[in-house]
Amino acid sequence: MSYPSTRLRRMRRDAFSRALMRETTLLVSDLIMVAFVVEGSGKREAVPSMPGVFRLSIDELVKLAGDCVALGIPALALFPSPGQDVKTEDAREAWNPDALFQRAARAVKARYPQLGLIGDVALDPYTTHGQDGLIDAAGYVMNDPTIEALVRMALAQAEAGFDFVAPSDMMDGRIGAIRLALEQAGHVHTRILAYSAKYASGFYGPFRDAVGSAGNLGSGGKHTYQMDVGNSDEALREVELDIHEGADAVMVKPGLPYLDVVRRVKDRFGVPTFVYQVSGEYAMLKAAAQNGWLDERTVVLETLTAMKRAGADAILTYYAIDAARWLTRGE
Ligand SMILES: NCC(=O)CCC(=O)O
Ligand SMILES: [Mg+2]
Repeated sequence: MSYPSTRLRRMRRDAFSRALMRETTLLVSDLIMVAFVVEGSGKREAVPSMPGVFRLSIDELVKLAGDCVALGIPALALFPSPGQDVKTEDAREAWNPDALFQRAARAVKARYPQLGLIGDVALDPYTTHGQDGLIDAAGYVMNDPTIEALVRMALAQAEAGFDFVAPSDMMDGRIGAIRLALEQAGHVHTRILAYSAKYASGFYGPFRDAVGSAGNLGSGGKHTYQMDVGNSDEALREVELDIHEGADAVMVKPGLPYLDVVRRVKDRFGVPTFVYQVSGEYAMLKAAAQNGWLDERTVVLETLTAMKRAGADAILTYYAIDAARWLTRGE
C-alpha cells in the first residue's frame, strides 16, 4: 500500500496516537547513577571537565544515595578517587577492608540497603602508573598476576556489601576467576557486571581527571587490553566468554558511539545488557548546553532513549538524577 492509503504522518498527528505507537519509553528504572567518592567529610569537589559532577565524601555520598532512592533510581555505580598517598605499584589499597571504597559501601548499604550498589573492579585508581593492572619492567599490563589482584579486590568489595562487582579492566579470564572465588567464599548472591566490550576510547578523559589517574597514566594508553574502536565481531567474542565465565550482566562502553555493538550483543545473546554513557559523552553534552548550543534536557533524554532503543536494559550515566527528575516531575 502506498500514498495516499498509507500516510505515516496520520499516527504522528496527535500526542495520543504518538503515545500509543511509541516503541521505546525511557524509565527511571532503566538508570544507574554514577558517583565518585573521596576522603573527608562535608566535601563536594568539583570535577572541572565534568561541570555538575562532584567527588563526594562519604557523608555527601550517602545523601546522593538518598536522592537516588527517593527518585526510584535502582542502583548506584561507585568509583573511588583515592589520595596519591595510597597509590602503589601493586595497588594493594584496592583490597584493604578499611579502604575508602569499602567504608563508602558499608555506609551507603547501612543507610539504604534497598539501593543496588555497584563496585568498580580495576586497579587504575590505586596504581602509581594509572594502568588497570600490574605492569612488567617494560610497562606491559600482565594478565594473570592482575587477575589475582582483581580477585582480592572483588572479594573485599563483596565483603563490604557491594551487590554487584563490576570488573572494568578487560583482562582475559577474570570473570571466571572472580566467580569461582565469590562462590568459594560464600558470596553466592554477589552479581557480576562484566565490562565485556570496553573500547580504548578517548571519551574517558574527564573520568581520569575525576579519579586522579590521568597524570599518572601519562602518555601510556590502554590499547593492549581495551578493544580497538574498529571492531564489533570481537565484542561478541568478549561477551560470549564473559557469559560462559559467569557474568550476570554484560556491558558495552562507551555508549552513544557504540550502539551498533549494543544491538548486536542484545540480539545475539539476549542477556542483561548494560551500556555506559561515559564521562566524555557527559562533558560534550554539558559543554554544548552551557554554551546554549543544545537544549540539555532534550538531548540527554534523547541519547538515553536511543540507548534503550538499541537494546540496553540499563544505562550508567552521570545524568541519572537529572534525567529521573525530568522524567518524573517534568522539570
Ligand atoms: N572504568 C571507568 C572508565 O574507564 C571510564 C568511565 C568514564 O569515562 O565515564
Ligand atoms: Mg574479556
